[in-house]
Amino acid sequence: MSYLSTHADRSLDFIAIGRLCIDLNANEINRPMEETVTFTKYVGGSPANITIGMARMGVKAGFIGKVAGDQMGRFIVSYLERNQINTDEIVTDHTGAVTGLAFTEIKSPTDCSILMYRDNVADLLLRPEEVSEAYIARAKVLLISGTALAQSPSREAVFVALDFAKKHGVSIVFDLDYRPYTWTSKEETATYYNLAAEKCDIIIGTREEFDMMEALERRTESSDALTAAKWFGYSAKLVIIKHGKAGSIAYTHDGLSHTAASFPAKVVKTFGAGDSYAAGFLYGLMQNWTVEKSMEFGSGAASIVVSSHSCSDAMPTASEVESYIARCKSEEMK
Ligand SMILES: Nc1ncnc2c1ncn2[C@@H]1O[C@H](COP(=O)(O)OP(=O)(O)O)[C@@H](O)[C@H]1O
Ligand SMILES: O=C(O)C[C@@H](O)[C@H](O)C(=O)COP(=O)(O)O
Repeated sequence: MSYLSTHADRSLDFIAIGRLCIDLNANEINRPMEETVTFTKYVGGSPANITIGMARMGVKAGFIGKVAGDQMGRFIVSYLERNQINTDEIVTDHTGAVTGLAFTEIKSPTDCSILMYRDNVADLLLRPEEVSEAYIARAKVLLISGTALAQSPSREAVFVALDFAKKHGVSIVFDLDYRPYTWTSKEETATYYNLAAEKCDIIIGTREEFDMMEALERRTESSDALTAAKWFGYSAKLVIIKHGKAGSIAYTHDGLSHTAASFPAKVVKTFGAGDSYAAGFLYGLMQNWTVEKSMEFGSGAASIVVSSHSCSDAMPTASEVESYIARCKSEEMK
């Protein structure tokens, strides 16, 4: 069973639409950000991180987004190009909008937080008419991420991209990517997340993100299985629920479920886990691996990235993930 379209005639394996921002990760770690003096700048934004991860694993990737007309915007585009990511559909804003900043605070390996500056960001100014149907028709897979639904016109641009993808048989992956500070109310968030999710073939999120989506339903009981069952009533073939260090569970529309444990990691920061997991998991599906093998691959990629200071820069190659998993398994057998 292939969970992603296998159109051989597509020139791009994967494109994402959404935010391109900058991560500023504290260099002085294991202390509050009030005590941090210096930061390291990386390209960031969950859909950008996932795309960088896919490209690093050898996937032909592209991106649809909008960057600020300044040094940060130019830094982002050149970084993507240096990572062999097609940037033909990345638009530059000229209204004075800025680049979103994500300051990562690392108080301890298990106590990290993100301070996000998201006012007047260029990524949320992507317009529906700036989404190219022909570009989307070139791809096998389109990834959308939830934060792009937070404001107009980005919100409408995503729904146009979803319609183009449906029209051209492009598989649609929804990485829920819920960032509360970008939204005004849980009701608004749940409404738009659900409308988008109805069109998606694969939905990936944490338990908390799915709980947010179900907030309007006033359910009497909630479980991963019930969450997944809801989406099989729409377009979904695969629903993955992530549980941090406890691993992940995937439900397929044939009624089966698959679990994956996390791998041991010398955790530097917990951020980056979800993006690298998604990159590894989707890479596995693109190789026509089983769901379980793909989940294991995503878990290996995540373990590498949480053991690193960055997210995008630390995205591993496919052989690095394979070697890491082999090493973990051999150590487990000792
Ligand atoms: N502390 C950790 N050590 C090793 N792997 C982890 C750790 N935290 C998360 N992971 C891996 O990353 C995956 C996604 O992490 P999770 O935190 O659930 O997503 P998100 O980063 O989107 O919140 C998990 O299913 C697990 O495989
Ligand atoms: O998505 C953002 O805007 C911030 C990311 O760039 C940052 O690396 C991050 O928080 C990734 O976290 P994850 O969702 O746990 O992978």
